[in-house]
Amino acid sequence: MPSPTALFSASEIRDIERAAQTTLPAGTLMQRAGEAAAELALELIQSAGDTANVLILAGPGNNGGDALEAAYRLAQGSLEVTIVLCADPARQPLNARQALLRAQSSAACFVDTDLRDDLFAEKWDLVIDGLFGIGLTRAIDSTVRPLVQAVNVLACPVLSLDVPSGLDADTGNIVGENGIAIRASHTITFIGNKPGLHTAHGKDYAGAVRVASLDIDEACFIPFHAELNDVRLFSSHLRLRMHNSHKGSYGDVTVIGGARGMGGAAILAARAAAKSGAGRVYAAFIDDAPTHDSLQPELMCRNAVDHDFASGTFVAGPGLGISSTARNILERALNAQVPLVLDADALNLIAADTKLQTLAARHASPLILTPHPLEAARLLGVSSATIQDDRLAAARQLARLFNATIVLKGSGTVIATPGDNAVINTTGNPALATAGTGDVLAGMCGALLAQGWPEREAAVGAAWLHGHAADVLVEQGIGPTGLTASELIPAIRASLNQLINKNAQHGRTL
Ligand SMILES: NC(=O)C1=CN([C@@H]2O[C@H](COP(=O)(O)OP(=O)(O)OC[C@H]3O[C@@H](n4cnc5c(N)ncnc54)[C@H](O)[C@@H]3O)[C@@H](O)[C@H]2O)[C@@H](O)CC1
Ligand SMILES: [K+]
Repeated sequence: MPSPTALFSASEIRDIERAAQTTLPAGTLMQRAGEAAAELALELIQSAGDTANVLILAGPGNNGGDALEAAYRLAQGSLEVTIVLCADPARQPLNARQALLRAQSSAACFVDTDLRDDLFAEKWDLVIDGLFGIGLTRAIDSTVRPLVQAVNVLACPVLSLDVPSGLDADTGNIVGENGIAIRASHTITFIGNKPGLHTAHGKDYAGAVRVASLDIDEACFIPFHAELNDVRLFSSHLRLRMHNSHKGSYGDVTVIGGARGMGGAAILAARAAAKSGAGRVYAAFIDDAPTHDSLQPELMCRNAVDHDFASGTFVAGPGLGISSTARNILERALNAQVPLVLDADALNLIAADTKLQTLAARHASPLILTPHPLEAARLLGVSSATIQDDRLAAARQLARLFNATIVLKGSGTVIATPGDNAVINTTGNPALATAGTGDVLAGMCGALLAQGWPEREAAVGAAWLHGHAADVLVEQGIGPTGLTASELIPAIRASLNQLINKNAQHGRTL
């Protein structure tokens, strides 16, 4: 079995399936998929008792076959199983046809799709969605659309098989123009996990995701090129501090930004850097610098033009603006051989200036770019819709272009580094959709780089901790509505210390 965090594209899943099928009797994988789905279904209807009402939607392909296998198993007991078959049996793939015959031989009841109104007047305890899986190639059409619409307003749990029907397993987008997809509360996905369940619309449509590897022989799995974020990816850098250390041991971070009217962005990034463990933090302002930050007097506030760019770690962008002063200061930072995080207007300035693009691409020290989709779009000269169409591909393209680690923000933040697996972040929630949270993330990346974390681990660790802090706050009722970026910062500090302490218990103290 591959790592549970490994992500596979639909075409990779098909390769694995082909390899597995050569050694297995026909229909084995479908039967195992149906069995795994039925097992999860029983867990989901536990509270409804032995006579729960289960509605199963089966489509024309093998996804429908999985649903029919699940139906066959669920109908063995006292459950009321109702099947809506959206397929012409004469055109079903062979294994799905076999599954249909088995379901027909069971106690499950088949109803006509035309009975839709009656169907949804019933009280269902669970709906199983086996309409389409990774084989959907065009928008769900008008024959099935009303069924999807009806399911999407039901209050009961909805279990999607492999992928919510209508969702692209690779990208997390809805398939086709004006397409529609099932909004599941749970998804059981087969063989391996899939990126589209975790980024773009994935989290909203897939709900809680479980992977059923279908007992496929390990040798059939091919190397994966993307994975879910996990503490394991950065835990070797979660080290206890040496007693004999000092502020110089944890690095200097300078935030460059805070043009007139946007001073708060630089302050947020600088505070986040300080509370993520940087030894010393400077806030270098493009226009007039305040004498100090009265809530965080440890920050050293000064004018950027007077700052020394020769050493330390730099975070350029929060509230930077796009003035010529900002551009020239950014050029100085890009020319300095220092670890650098680029965010917000630093990215906008680079997108509009080929000289800055070349300097960024040639930057020899660690470089992290933290664009949101619109900034990524400007950097690549495309629309933000194009970025969102395939977030993994966009992040990888930017990583190659700038030879840097990219943190493409949004639902399911994607972190891409040249020559390494792309990572989709698993933590975070819509509380983060508010001003200033990006500044906080950039400051964290700077602080981790300053403490000696390599750029990929710094980016992956910062994304995880940032999201986790927001998750903890939401659990405490501080958000999602109205959570502010400032509130995230102490929660990030708490999460980081907890992780370090937990990791130290596992023996990694130095
Ligand atoms: N790939 C695998 O390893 C395994 C696949 N299994 C299941 O098989 C699925 C893939 O099966 P398929 O390749 O048959 O594909 P799907 O079952 O996802 O759907 C393809 C079928 O839908 C039709 N179709 C495509 N777009 C349509 C549209 N917009 N409107 C109406 N019909 C449309 C196609 O003509 C085809 O008949 C997986 O998602 C998974 O659920 C499982 O049986 C276990 C093993
Ligand atoms: K499905």
